[in-house]
Amino acid sequence: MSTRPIQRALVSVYDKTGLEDLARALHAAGVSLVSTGSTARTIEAAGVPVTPVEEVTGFPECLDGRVKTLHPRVHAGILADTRLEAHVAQLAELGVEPFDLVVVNLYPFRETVASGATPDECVEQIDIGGPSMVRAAAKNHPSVAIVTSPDAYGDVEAALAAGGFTLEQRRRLAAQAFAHTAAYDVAVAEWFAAGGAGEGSADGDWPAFAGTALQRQAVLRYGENPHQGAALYSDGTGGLAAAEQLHGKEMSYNNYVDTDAARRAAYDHDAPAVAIIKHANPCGIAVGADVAEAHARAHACDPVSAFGGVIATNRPVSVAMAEQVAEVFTEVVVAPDYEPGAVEVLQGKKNIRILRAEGADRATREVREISGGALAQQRDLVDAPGDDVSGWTLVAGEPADEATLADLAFAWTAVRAVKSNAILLAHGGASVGIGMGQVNRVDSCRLAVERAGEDRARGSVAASDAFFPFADGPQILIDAGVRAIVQPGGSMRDDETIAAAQAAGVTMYVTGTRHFFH
Ligand SMILES: NC(=O)c1ncn([C@@H]2O[C@H](COP(=O)(O)O)[C@@H](O)[C@H]2O)c1NC=O
Repeated sequence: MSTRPIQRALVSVYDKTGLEDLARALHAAGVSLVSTGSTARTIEAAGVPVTPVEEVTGFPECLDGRVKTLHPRVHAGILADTRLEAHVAQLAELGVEPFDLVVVNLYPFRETVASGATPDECVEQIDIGGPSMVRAAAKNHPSVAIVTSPDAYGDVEAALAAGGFTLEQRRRLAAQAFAHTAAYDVAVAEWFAAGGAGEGSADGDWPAFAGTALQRQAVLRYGENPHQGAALYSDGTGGLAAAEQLHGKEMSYNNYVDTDAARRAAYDHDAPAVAIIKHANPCGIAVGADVAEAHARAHACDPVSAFGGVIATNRPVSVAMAEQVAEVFTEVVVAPDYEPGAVEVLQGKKNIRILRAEGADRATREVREISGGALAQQRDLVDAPGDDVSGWTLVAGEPADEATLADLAFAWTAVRAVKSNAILLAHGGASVGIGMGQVNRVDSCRLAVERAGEDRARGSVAASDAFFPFADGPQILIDAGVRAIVQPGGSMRDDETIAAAQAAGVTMYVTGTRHFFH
């Protein structure tokens, strides 16, 4: 595809990274430069000739920089469609020279807000002239190339060597430019809607406008099923979407869903913890003195289901843990890091995907799409009221001893990661039987007991993510030999449930908080 030569460039950048080299490269290629205030000064200091924008507009930069490039002599030069004779003729009549390249990056609005600046300071960092030039150049991509990030300066140099950008390249740059200004406007609009400027329409945590600016990270081979297309997007805040893959086949859609669930489960615990996930549900969660111990105990919960599982830990993977994992067919391992030698051990398994992803996701808001819109809620963080054992109420049996209380606390934390209706049996800081995703609680109790087996159910403790509507569920746990139960309480028939525990001499605590997870 043919290139369009670059003869004249408009450069106006807040972030001056790489500016001097870019200016030198443009000058060396015979490009004449027009530039704003401090951008022009930086270019000049680098020894490159530059025309101040005031010389083009015949108007001084004014109002503390609020007006610099907002002038027809600038915008006509950007917006003229040089494919049209009429536009070229009008420019000549008006004495306006066209631009072939616009290099702009915007005032750091998001960073200014994050710095805790005053509303006035934030407002001052809303770039007006910059987005106008970016949008104009992007619209006129048949004639103009638009560059919005120092990351793309290498592409400019390559284009100079090639005689200019091709139309396809200018189209791609235009798409990036519109994505850039769209994300910028989302940040500004959200800030206003949240009351950042001092008189927004915020209603508690819920601003009147919520925007999302997502960048595609990857096109995935397929979605939940092979006939569904799929892609991965990132909102730029890190987390799993920004994980570094150290080894293995491409991540699939289901791998991401399960890995997200695994991270949620592992990071709920303070001690070294491992969660093994299948189909977004845990088949083992455990804490330990180290990750190897936690993994061995999580795996022991349900070795049959752990085959082909996704494993997350909240600490770096040790060589000892890696050796254990390598013995079992595993789809994904995700961790904040890997101790020396651990990746090498895991790499021995050709198909395992090894991910390094920064720590816990501490976003306080989560959004789920529904038909025609979205639901937003505060995240169910592990420090909800009722998560601390000191707030629990003993409603049946003897007060738990220290070890039993620790097991109950572990079970109560771990059950949050299990899809409702959730019942989790635990012993010694490890799940031993999990009943998940059933449409009634009694079936979840049955499943948890069955998965644990007679020996492990006896003497274990149980957590229920929500109250027992009837005494039938807890009775199954009691009959299986569960010695203590923690549940939110609050059912109309709490007295029947409590009476069942009381009659069996089983300790029961209520937390007052439930942890549904759908
Ligand atoms: N008002 C204007 O006409 C205007 N024109 C360009 N800017 C911005 O001014 C910045 C560069 O200014 P300087 O070259 O003075 O550092 C860029 O981030 C650019 O987006 C403007 N500033 C804000 O709106």
